Amino acid sequence: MAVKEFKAESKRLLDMMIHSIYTQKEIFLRELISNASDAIDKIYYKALTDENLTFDKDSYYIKITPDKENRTLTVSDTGIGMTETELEENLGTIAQSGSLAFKHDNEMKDGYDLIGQFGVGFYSAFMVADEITVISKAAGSDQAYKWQSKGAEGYTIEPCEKNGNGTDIILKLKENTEDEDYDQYLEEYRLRAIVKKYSDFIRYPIKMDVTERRLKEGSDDEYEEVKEEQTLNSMVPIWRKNKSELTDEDYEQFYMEKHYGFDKPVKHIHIKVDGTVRYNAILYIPEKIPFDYYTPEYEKGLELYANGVLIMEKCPDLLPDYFSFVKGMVDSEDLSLNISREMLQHDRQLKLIAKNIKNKIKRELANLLKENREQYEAFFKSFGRQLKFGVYNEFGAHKEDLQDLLMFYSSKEKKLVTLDEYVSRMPEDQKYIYYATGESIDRIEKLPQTELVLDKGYEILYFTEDIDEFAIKMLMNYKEKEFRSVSSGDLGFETEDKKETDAEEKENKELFAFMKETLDGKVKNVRASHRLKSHPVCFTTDGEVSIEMEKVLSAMPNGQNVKADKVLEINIHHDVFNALKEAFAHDKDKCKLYTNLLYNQARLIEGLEIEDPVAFSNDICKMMA
Ligand SMILES: Nc1ncnc2c1ncn2[C@@H]1O[C@H](COP(=O)(O)OP(=O)(O)OP(=O)(O)O)[C@@H](O)[C@H]1O
Repeated sequence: MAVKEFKAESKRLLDMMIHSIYTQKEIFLRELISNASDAIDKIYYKALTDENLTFDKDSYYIKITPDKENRTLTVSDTGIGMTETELEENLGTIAQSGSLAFKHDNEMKDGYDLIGQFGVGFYSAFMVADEITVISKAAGSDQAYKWQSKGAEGYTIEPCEKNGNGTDIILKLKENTEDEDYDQYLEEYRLRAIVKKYSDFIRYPIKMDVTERRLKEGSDDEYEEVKEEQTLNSMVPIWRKNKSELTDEDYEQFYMEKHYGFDKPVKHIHIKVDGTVRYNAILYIPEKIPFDYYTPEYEKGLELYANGVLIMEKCPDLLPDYFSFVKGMVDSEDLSLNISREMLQHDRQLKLIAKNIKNKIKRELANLLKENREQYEAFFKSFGRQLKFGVYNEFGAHKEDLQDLLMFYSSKEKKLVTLDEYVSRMPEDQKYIYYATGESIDRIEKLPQTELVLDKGYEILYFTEDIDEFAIKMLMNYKEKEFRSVSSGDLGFETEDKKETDAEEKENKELFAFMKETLDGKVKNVRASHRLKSHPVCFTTDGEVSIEMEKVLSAMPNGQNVKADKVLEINIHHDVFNALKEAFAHDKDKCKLYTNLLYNQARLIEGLEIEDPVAFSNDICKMMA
């Protein structure tokens, strides 16, 4: 059976291409500049093998010329140019890429890869232009040709005059509409911004005549406008340079120029990988939190370049959420771009790069912690919270990666310590890693529950952030040592007066039962405390939910009504206990009053609200009167 060829409705195809591939019109300039750069690269490659050609770098450049009067924008290059046939083949056939063919025909040197590959970028200019004229003279040819098209209707080619080799692409810009301002592509500042954004690292100079206002010579108040040719792009991508050539200042300068942040980064990481996937990256660990960092508006991601051309301003897939503070860029020749270059086709390479980057950041942070504690702490104060979220999120999937980067305030050292430091100095008889939660270090220090653990000589980690306890619950243990709250029912050691406390509890069983009944479901239990030394009363909790967690959960929008199982602990060595016993024996109402007062005291100590402040204040008055 005869195989029939597919037919394409080329007008419709072109129309679809122009209107549906790109989300941003401004990228037309990126595409034309990339073509111009490819055209110069081709001369460079030809010169490597053709003795008649020399490549004198200074004569190769790209020039952008806006002409407001005629509403034209011209992108010229001094590259290889196109013959009549090439104009016909490359610009007359959609998806015909002369650059891709060139790549196949010539052995390309690594790192100097041509940009074009799909054979469609040129047509993006029809997004902003009604008519495109291409005047081109191929290297080694005496005759120039003019290709002209108004889009879907077709094109014409005729001989014309042109000085020197290369190509001029002249766009007759569309008239402005209500929704679109095409005049912007005639404004110098706008053109400069687009070049900087996408094409800053094109290897050849991109020039433009820029108007500057200057003092007239000999005058000190009269100004004049002067046109001066300027190079708009930086050309040499810092990431392609050798690390040994670069100073800290160079990296900091790049950070500033790229507007990654306004602070001075704590650290830069320069990665050059030439393995299964080839890429260069420069990453920064900022010192200060961007103002919107902990808001939903903050977008994580790294700039993604393919061959020095910007593809994506913030590629989120390159960074895990817990390293979302990292800034910087990645440049790779190996990305599978889709034809708009706005997305990646499939992400095997990207996944590999992301994994590499994640491991590198982790290692570098660990090094910083080891080598420059002060700087690490400054970083951790800003972004430690994000690392803790990382431990907690995705059901703890990343906890192994992050646990050694965590720090908490230590009761012993009076500064931030790592879990490893804590565990390595644990006395042999210490079973658990102890922590106490509260709003501030000050407040935790005054918590009655910490007394006993501190008395034992054990170190306590202070958890002052909402996320701390949630993260630790996800971590469960560190180096086989379980975490244990100082408020937990079982602290993992026997107290000296345990016998006495147990005996008292037995003896006063009815008193405790009475108190529990008085509190009417507000506490799960009332018991004699093993842990209180000087304070009369405190809360501890049975079960998984701590009081701090209850606070966090109830403060959430559409507040979750999760309650901690509170236990009211009474210090049997405190005078208050005698007063309670006395009241229980002779005046039950008084015993109720004392119970309510003690319960509310425990709430205050924990930073919980008094449920009924009026009743509380009446109770105090009753006691005084
Ligand atoms: N300024 C130029 N100088 C010389 N040749 C050019 C120029 N602009 C375009 N061409 C030729 O026209 C072809 C088609 O260009 P087009 O931009 O449509 O696609 P491409 O650059 O090959 O691929 P991509 O769609 O990936 O950008 C190019 O491959 C190149 O051969």
